Amino acid sequence: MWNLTRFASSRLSRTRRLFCSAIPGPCIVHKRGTDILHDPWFNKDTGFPLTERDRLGLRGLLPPRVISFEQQYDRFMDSYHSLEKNTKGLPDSVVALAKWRILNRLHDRNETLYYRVLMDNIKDFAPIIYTPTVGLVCQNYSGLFRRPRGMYFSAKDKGEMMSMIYNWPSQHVDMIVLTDGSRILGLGDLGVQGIGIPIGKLDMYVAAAGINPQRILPVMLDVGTNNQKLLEDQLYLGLRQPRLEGEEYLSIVDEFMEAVHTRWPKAIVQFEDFQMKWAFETLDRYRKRFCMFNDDIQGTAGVALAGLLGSARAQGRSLANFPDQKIVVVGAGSAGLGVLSTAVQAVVRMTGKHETAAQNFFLLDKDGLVTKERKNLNPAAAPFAKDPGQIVGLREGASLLDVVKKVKPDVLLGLSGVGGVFNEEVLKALRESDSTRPAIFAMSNPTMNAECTAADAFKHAGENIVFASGSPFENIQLGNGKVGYVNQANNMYLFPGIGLGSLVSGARFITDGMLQAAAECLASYMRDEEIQKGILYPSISSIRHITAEVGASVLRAAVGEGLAEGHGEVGPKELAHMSKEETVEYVFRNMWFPIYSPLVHEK
Ligand SMILES: NC(=O)C1=CN([C@@H]2O[C@H](COP(=O)(O)OP(=O)(O)OC[C@H]3O[C@@H](n4cnc5c(N)ncnc54)[C@H](O)[C@@H]3O)[C@@H](O)[C@H]2O)C=CC1
Ligand SMILES: CC(=O)C(=O)O
Ligand SMILES: [Mg+2]
Repeated sequence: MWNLTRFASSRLSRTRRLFCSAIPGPCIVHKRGTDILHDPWFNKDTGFPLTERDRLGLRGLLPPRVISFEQQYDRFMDSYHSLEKNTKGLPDSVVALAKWRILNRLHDRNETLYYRVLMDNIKDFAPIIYTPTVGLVCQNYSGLFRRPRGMYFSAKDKGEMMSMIYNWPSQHVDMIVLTDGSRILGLGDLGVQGIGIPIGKLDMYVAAAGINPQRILPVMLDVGTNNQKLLEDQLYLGLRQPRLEGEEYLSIVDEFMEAVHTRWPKAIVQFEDFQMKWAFETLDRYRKRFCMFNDDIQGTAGVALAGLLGSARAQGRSLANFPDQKIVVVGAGSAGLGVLSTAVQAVVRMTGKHETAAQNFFLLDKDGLVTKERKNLNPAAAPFAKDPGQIVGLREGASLLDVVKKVKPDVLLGLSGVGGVFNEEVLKALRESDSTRPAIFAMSNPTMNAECTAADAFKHAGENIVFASGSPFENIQLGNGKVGYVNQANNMYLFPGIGLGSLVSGARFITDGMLQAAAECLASYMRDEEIQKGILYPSISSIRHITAEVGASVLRAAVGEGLAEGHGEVGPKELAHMSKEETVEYVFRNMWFPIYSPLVHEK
């Protein structure tokens, strides 16, 4: 069922070959002179060749010397390294924000250069533009604000959204990431300041999936905030009113979705960091009407499932043993429930049995073990609630420590948003696990919200564990040359491929089958040698490659389900006739690559 055939070991060199063959086509621009210099989509700074300066009315507006793209790149990296040197010893948050600022300034000025440095240095820069620093940026957004990015629709815009959507300057939009700021990472309700998350996610879309940055749109739906501190902050940039609820709330989201669909019927909308009740409700409401998905529920689930299958392999077990794995999930929110639903579906596919599929899964929330005795049991958590009669020695609301001691799980997976909840006692209790190689997934973001650090996990739970976290940690040196590998179990390994595959297939909807294909692709990506070392996910440095593979799997699933309507000049029949290899090449061909294109002025 799970195809574990590996791709050729030359996967990176093949990726490079495909990129290098990209010859930049001309880019039509409707502006001239300083308007171009002030537009980060087209600006090349000192990189404009003289002939182009003449054509575009730029002569005299720039110093005479033309600097090559490579020289500009090196100059930026030199400045970045100087900043690193000059900020040594300062508090982590100060250094992180300084790094974010220098990248953000480049982003505001010259997107081609920005995305090239981001792509080439993704391992170093992802922690700045994405988790963990993006969390700090959101927390401080109103103070850091200099220029707007993306669009802001507020409760005050009701009735206006259909016309507002035409204020966006791009004719074409492929990918939208939308938040209402109600649950930003594990930081809670940050209101309008949550816009940093769609911006960071879309940066990953450009870097990993090669979505053209002129075709992305980060969106904040500001329906108020219940964060008292923000409401009292004179500098807060969002609506200073409590969040809309019920039908009032839904009518705002409905209006936005209709407006988007009217202007860009093919745009894909990724819902991000919505509080649980709206995450599930909006997914249910829109998934059969629009091409959309919820990253926290669906993207996270696929990445977690790939990791869970990987940890079964890391114990030397065959995947057929996956249903026997005892998995404790801490956090019954949108992410935790998404993971459990997907894991149960995988068990059902493997065993064909529905009734017993959840028997080895244990769910805890802030009130402890979730059982059928739970008062006001959330219906979405009900399928995972234990029957107290069946779990000897464990009662409703049992503590995490008691659950770990009794269950002796193979996997402890955290999506609680609570930093340090896998404390020393809990980690030590995991030493008694029935597994030969217990796995710990501390998936909450940003770093301070991780359920435990990598160092504590290896120290207290033992050197033999497999470890993954949502935000990055360094590998742990265990002594005697042994390394405790740290994986980043983050939905960034899937959402770019889900979006890209849906886009280039022209899928009408994003189905469970397409999401399953994405997860299976990621699960089968790693070689046994890597898995044996405890490496469950590819290096982030190869994220474009894995994203192309995931995108191609999603595309093939869309074709298989008869949902692919084609993209650009490639119709559904051509997609259906492509071999597996051809779909990957097709996906690569559709990726944007940051390179200066000749600009041609058109009135
Ligand atoms: N690594 C990744 O790719 C992803 C990570 N996340 C992270 O997961 C976390 C949760 O996200 P959501 O599920 O959307 O949030 P949520 O707010 O919907 O759910 C949080 C859950 O944790 C439970 N909880 C709170 N305190 C707890 C405690 N002390 N012990 C046990 N459970 C506790 C709550 O009862 C609730 O069920 C966030 O920190 C987020 O950053 C979310 C999506 C993807
Ligand atoms: C990674 C992500 O989507 C989150 O922490 O919410
Ligand atoms: Mg999220």
